[in-house]
Amino acid sequence: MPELVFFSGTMDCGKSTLALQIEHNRSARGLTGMIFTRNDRAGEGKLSSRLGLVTDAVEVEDDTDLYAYLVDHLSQGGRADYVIADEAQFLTPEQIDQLARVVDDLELDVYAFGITTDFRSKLFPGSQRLVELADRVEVLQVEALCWCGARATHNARTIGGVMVVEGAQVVVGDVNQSADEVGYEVLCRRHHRRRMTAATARAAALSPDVLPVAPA
Ligand SMILES: Nc1ncnc2c1ncn2[C@@H]1O[C@H](COP(=O)(O)OP(=O)(O)O)[C@@H](O)[C@H]1O
Ligand SMILES: Cc1cn([C@H]2C[C@H](O)[C@@H](COP(=O)(O)O)O2)c(=O)[nH]c1=O
Repeated sequence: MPELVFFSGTMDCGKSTLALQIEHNRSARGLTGMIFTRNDRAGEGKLSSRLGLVTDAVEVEDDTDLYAYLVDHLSQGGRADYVIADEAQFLTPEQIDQLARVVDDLELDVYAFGITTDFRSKLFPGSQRLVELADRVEVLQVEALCWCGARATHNARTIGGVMVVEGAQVVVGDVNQSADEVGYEVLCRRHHRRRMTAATARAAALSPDVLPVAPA
């Protein structure tokens, strides 16, 4: 049975790499994938991984109907044996419904990859719909780590290494940005709640103890 699978995880945990591996393994066996993406850091119409691999993809816009796009493609003699959707958190809930219809009506496997929550630890609308509709939600096995060594479960947005909690939900960016740039850092829940990034933890460790000393 074809499936809608949501591969989720934090930023930088290998989602795009896995998408490219799935594409590679299937195309090596003569299958043809339809690859969708939105707002990849490598630019429009690209699916890229930090390992340096990149492939062409169809750039999805707000008004793209993914089901209609595939029906058009197939009816014009194009081929699609499976579908990959990277950066799926940026898809609209309607587009996730269209992907579910691709599975059910066109009988194609759909592999969607994305982060579940934003920098405020709120669900992206597209990811919420994927959790609601997917046949399976798979958490990636290669865990990204918080600076403290614990498994990273949350995405922080940073400016100059300091975590921010205000701003637009969508700001394309990367981890390990240099100071003053808007960037991202993956953290465990404890340090996300305390807004402690690697930079602020380092600064706190270097500063003198300012806590009042309780009388004996
Ligand atoms: N120089 C490197 N050597 C080995 N692995 C790397 C290197 N740079 C990145 N990676 C791996 O690539 C992962 C990020 O892959 P990517 O597919 O870009 O992540 P995602 O799509 O989840 O943001 C990192 O978690 C790490 O495992
Ligand atoms: C947390 C968060 C992330 N983003 C953006 C930043 C990146 O461009 C992508 C995630 O890409 P990755 O391949 O998973 O690293 O999402 C955002 O727009 N808003 C956020 O809150």
